[in-house]
Amino acid sequence: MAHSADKAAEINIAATTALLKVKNIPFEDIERLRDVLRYNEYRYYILNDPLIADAEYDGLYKQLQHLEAENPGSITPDSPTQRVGQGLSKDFPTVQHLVPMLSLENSYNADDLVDWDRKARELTGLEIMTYCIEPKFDGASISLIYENDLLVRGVTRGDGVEGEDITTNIRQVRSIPLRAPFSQYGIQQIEIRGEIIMSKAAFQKYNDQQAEQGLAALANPRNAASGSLRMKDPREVAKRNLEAFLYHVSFYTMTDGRQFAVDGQPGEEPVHNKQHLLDTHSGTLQLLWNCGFRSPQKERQVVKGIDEVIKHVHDFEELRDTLPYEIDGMVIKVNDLALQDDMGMTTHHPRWAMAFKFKARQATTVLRSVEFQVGRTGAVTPVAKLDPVFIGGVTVSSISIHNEEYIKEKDLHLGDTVLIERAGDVIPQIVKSFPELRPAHAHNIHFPKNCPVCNSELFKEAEEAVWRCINLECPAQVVERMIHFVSKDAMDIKSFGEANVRKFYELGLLKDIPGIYTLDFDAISKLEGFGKKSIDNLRSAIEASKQQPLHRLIYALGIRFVGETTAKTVANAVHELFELENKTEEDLQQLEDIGVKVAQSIYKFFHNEQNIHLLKQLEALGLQLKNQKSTAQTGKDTLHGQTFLFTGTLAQLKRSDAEAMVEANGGKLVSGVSSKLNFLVVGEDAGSKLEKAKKINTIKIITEQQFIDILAQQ
Ligand SMILES: NC(=O)c1ccc[n+]([C@@H]2O[C@H](COP(=O)([O-])OP(=O)(O)OC[C@H]3O[C@@H](n4cnc5c(N)ncnc54)[C@H](O)[C@@H]3O)[C@@H](O)[C@H]2O)c1
Ligand SMILES: [Zn+2]
Repeated sequence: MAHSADKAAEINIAATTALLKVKNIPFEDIERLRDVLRYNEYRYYILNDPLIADAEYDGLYKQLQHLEAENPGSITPDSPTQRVGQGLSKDFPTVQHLVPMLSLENSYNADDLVDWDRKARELTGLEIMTYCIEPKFDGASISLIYENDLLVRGVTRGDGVEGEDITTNIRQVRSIPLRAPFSQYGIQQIEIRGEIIMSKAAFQKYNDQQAEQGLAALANPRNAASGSLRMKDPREVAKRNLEAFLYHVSFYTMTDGRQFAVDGQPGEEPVHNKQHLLDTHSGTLQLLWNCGFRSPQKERQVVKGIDEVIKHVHDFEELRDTLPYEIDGMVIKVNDLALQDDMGMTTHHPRWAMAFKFKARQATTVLRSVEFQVGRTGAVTPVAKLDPVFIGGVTVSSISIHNEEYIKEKDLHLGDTVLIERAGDVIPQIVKSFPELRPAHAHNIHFPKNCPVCNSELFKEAEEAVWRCINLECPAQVVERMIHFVSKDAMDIKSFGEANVRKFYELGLLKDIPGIYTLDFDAISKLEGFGKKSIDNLRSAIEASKQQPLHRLIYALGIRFVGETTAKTVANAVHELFELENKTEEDLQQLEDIGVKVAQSIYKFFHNEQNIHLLKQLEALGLQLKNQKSTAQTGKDTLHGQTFLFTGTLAQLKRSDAEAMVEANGGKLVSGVSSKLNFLVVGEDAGSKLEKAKKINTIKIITEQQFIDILAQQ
C-alpha cells in the first residue's frame, strides 16, 4: 500500500515539476494540469506540507483559468476553478455550512481592479461604487456559530459546502469570545466568519521549537495556523497562541424568528436586505467589534471609486512589514449589503469582493553550488549560489547559509530545490529544502577543512558554530579588515571604499592598515579612473581621518565583539589608547555593558604583540590616540556614573549630538534597556524601549527638554 502511494506521489511530483517549466501549457495537457493542481491542493490543505510556493501554484491556476476561458466547453464541475480548493481530512467530523463558504477572486495589479470595478458598475447600474477595504489576513478561514450568545460551533472552510468541526480547538483561541452579547441586537443565532492567524512572533517561536526537535520548518504562518487548528490535542492548540480576525456575517436569526441570509445560495434569486439589522459591510464589522470580536477596525477603510481603492492598497502595502501578523494582500468589498446580494456569487467566489494580492515573497529555485567566503575575523561563511529568481521586487541569486549546523538543519544538498523568502528589506533566507525533489545523486555540501583563500587549517571553538581561519596574515582577512577600517561607521575615509581597497591590494599598492596612510599616490595616479581631483579627495579624506575620535579608531580595529557602543565605552574609560594595555579583564568588566566575553576579547587584543606593533605604527603615522572628550580634559564630569539611552525621534537635537553631549559630560551610553540604565530620553514615536523601561522602576524616563535642562543646570 505504502509503496503504491509513494509511487503516486512520485508521479505527481514529477508532473508538477514538469508543468512548472512550461510557459504556455497546451490545451491537450489540461487534465494533467487539473490533476497537478488537485495534488498540490491536497498537499497544501490536507497534509499542510506544500511542495511549491504559493506564487507558483497561482501561476498554474491562472494557466488553467486561461485555458478554460478559451475553451468554455471543456469546464468540468470538478475543475479546481469551479470549487473551493480545500478538501476534508478524516480527523474531524464533517458538518454542512449554513451558507456556502467560498474563496475570493484574485487580482495582481491596478488594471485587474479597474476591470472588476467596471463589471461591478455594469451589474449594479451605479456610476460610482463605495468599497470597504481591509487586509487579507494570511491564515485559515473559519466559520463560527453563536446561539443565545454562546459559541456552539467552529468549522473549517473545507470544500466550501462542508467543513471540519473543530469546535474544541477553536475554543482555545483566546481572541474568540465563548460568549458574545448578540442578544442585545435581538440576534438569537448567527454564523460569522473570519481568519485564524498566527502572529509573526508566534510563528518564529513555533519554527524555533520545530528546529530544536529536529523537525522541519513550516513554510509560513498560514501553514502553521491551519496545521495548529487541526491538531488532535486541544491543549497543544492552546500553546500555539493562535489569534482570530472576524470579518463577515453570513446568516442570522432574530429572536422574533426572522431569518436573514446575508449571502444567498449561488444562483438563487437575491433576497433584499432592506429591513435587515445590517445594511453595510463596515457596519457589520462594527457590530462584530461591539460584540467583543477582533474585526478590522483601524485596518479598514471605506472609499468611493476604484482610484481611491488603488491608492489605498498601494499605501497599505508599504505598512506590510510593520504589522505583527502576515497579510498577503487586501480585500475590497462592495460596502452596501443589498448590492452584494444583487451581484451574487459563482461557485468559487462572491462577485462583490476582490482580493488584491501583494508582491509574492516566496519562490522556489535550485541551489547550484556553494562558495566559502572568509570574513575579517576569519569566519568562513558558506554562500549558496542559486538559479536567479525574482521575489519581493528583486532578483536573488545568492544567499548566505551561515554555517555547517544550518546546512544540516535545513537539509541542504547541491542540486536541491529550495524555498526562499524575502520579506521587505530583510535579507533573503532559505525557508526549507524539498527532499522529494532531490536528484538521485545529489551531493552533500562539504565544508572545507582548510581556508579557501590561504589554505591554512580551519578551527572551530567549542560551543561555536563557525569555522575560522586563524592565520592573521590570510589575504581574505587582511582585505576585509581594511575594508572595515575605512568604512563609514569606522574611520569613515570617504571615497576609499571596498572597491579601492580590493584594487590597491591586488596591485600590491596596499598590504595592511598602516599602508592606508603611506599610499603611493604617484602610482595611483597612473591607474585608470584616478584623475587629479579624485586623488586630492582621497588624500584629504585619509589625512582628515587621522583626527577621528578615539572610539572610531577602536571600532575600526575590528576587535571581536566590540561594536560601536562598546567602542565608545572603552574609549571613554581612558585618556589615551595605550592605557588599555594595563587594564585587566576585571577592570574591563567594570565598564557599562561589558561582559566576560567582550572583556576577554579586548584583553587579548591589547596583549598581542602584533596588535601593539600596529598601534605604534599608527601613532607614528600621526593618528590621534588620545581621548579628546575625556572627562579629565574637559573638566566636565557632571553626569559621571549616569547612563543614558535615547529612543524615538528627537525634535531639537540630532541623536548623535545628544549622545556626544552625554559623553562630553562624563555620562555613559548603553545600548539596551536594563537595570543598568539610569535615564531613558524619549523622543517622538518611541516604541518598545519605552514600554520595557516603564517596567523597571529605577529608570528615569525623561523628555528631550528635560535632558537639555539637566545639561543646562551644570
Ligand atoms: N503552494 C501550494 O501548493 C498551494 C496549493 C493550494 C493553494 N495555495 C494558496 O492558497 C491560495 C488559495 O487559497 P484560498 O482559496 O484560500 O484563497 P485565498 O487565500 O487566496 O483567498 C481566500 C481566502 O482569503 C481569506 N481572507 C483573509 N482575509 C479576508 C478578508 N478580510 N475577507 C475575506 N476573506 C479573507 C479567507 O479565508 C478566504 O477564504 C492560493 O492563492 C495559493 O497561493 C497554495
Ligand atoms: Zn585564510
